Amino acid sequence: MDCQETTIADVLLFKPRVFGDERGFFLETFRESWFSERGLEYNFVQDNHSSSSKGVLRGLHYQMEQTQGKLVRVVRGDVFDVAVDMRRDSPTFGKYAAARLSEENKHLFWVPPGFAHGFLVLSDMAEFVYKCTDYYHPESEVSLRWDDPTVGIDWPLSEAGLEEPSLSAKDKEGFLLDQAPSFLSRELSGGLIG
Ligand SMILES: Cc1cn([C@H]2C[C@H](O)[C@@H](COP(=O)(O)OP(=O)(O)O[C@H]3O[C@H](C)C(=O)[C@H](O)[C@H]3O)O2)c(=O)[nH]c1=O
Repeated sequence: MDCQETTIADVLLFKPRVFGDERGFFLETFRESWFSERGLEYNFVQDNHSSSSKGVLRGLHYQMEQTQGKLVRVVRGDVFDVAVDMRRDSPTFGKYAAARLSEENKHLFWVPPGFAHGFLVLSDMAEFVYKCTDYYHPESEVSLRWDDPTVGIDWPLSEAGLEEPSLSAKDKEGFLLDQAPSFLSRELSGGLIG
């Protein structure tokens, strides 16, 4: 497995070795040692699986309590995946790292706790599976707006022939980084935003 750093420290891209033969393919999709050999100790407690059609954008979500680290990958289709640094004390606060994840490249994107996460579906449909380091906590989940000008994510909408993404009602109501001082006033354990 090859591990690549990204534009943001702590956000990693794992490129597992894929073994192809006449039957098909095999790859390892998780090893605890991918983390422990980098001094990262996480306990993955929940796996998720979602399916979305072309143009759907899920996110950008994060939980202000029980902040989740997510190891994400695509098993069908093709998505543009984004992690936004929401850690107030981070030099890359408000910055984002992105990765193209697909059934083709089989890459995994590590989104640490303290990051907002979301993805845009570029294929006709995409199935998205991921491991989380804490449980779902809807009471503290918030949405950062996908088009927040302060973050300035360059979503490949035109590549998918899209003007706008398709958003859930919750995501349409997302907050903007510079209009949410109340959100950003509470420190979470570990200096995370909240
Ligand atoms: C996330 C989640 C959702 N749900 C239920 C709650 C709703 O009734 C339904 C759909 O939830 P939601 O619209 O929040 O699903 P997504 O928009 O895919 O949310 C996810 O989107 C981005 C990409 C993320 O990184 C998060 O994992 C998560 O926020 O599933 C659960 O029961 N457990 C869960 O862990």
